[in-house]
Amino acid sequence: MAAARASGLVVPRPVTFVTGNAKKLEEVRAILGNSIPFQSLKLDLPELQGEPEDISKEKARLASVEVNGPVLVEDTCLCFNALKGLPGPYVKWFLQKLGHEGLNNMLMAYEDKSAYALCAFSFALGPNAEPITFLGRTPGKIVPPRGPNDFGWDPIFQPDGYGQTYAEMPKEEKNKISHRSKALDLVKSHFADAGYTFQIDSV
Ligand SMILES: O=c1nc[nH]c2c1ncn2[C@H]1C[C@H](O)[C@@H](COP(=O)(O)OP(=O)(O)OP(=O)(O)O)O1
Ligand SMILES: [Mg+2]
Repeated sequence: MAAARASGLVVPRPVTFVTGNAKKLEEVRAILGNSIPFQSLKLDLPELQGEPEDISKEKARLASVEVNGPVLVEDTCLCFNALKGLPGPYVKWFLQKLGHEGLNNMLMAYEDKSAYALCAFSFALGPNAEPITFLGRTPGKIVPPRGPNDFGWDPIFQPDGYGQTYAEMPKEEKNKISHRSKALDLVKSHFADAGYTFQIDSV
């Protein structure tokens, strides 16, 4: 009996992961391994204001025009429950201006320190294709900074069920439970179901 097989779509270009953030790229490489071959492009894309999913989709549209081929992008949010999800997609600017201490202080007036990290990956097959979005979410709480300060708000985010902050955890541990790895699991499933074949650029 024939097994159900996805009709494989052959795409004449490789997938490009577009980000201006070297640390994100490092994690995406570690999480994907050889499961989805991709190349990367360092580009700081302009970002819309609004819901994480819409920001991510718009990044994919802009990236696919730049690359003129299939692209993967992501937008990451850090959402405080006491602040109804803020700073959310704007955490980059809050972190830049206020630092870890300022982010802690924003919750000083609230007993509820719970938060979640959210990753919205978007994949577009090309400039004329509608992007598809994959969300990954890890719940936790905001704590005074602990651990190495080499990636964003990692030192102040302690995932639920763990005694360590993201920054204190070994990388492999973070990559097993992170918002990013959960979203990438969905990306991988989608690629497997669609049966894409991406051809590398010929010179
Ligand atoms: O796992 C993470 N652990 C700690 N911090 C993180 C993580 N992932 C993103 N971040 C930081 C980077 C930036 O300050 C903000 C997200 O903003 P976001 O626009 O998605 O990132 P970005 O502008 O650095 O790179 P991109 O060019 O892909 O938009 O949170
Ligand atoms: Mg950004």
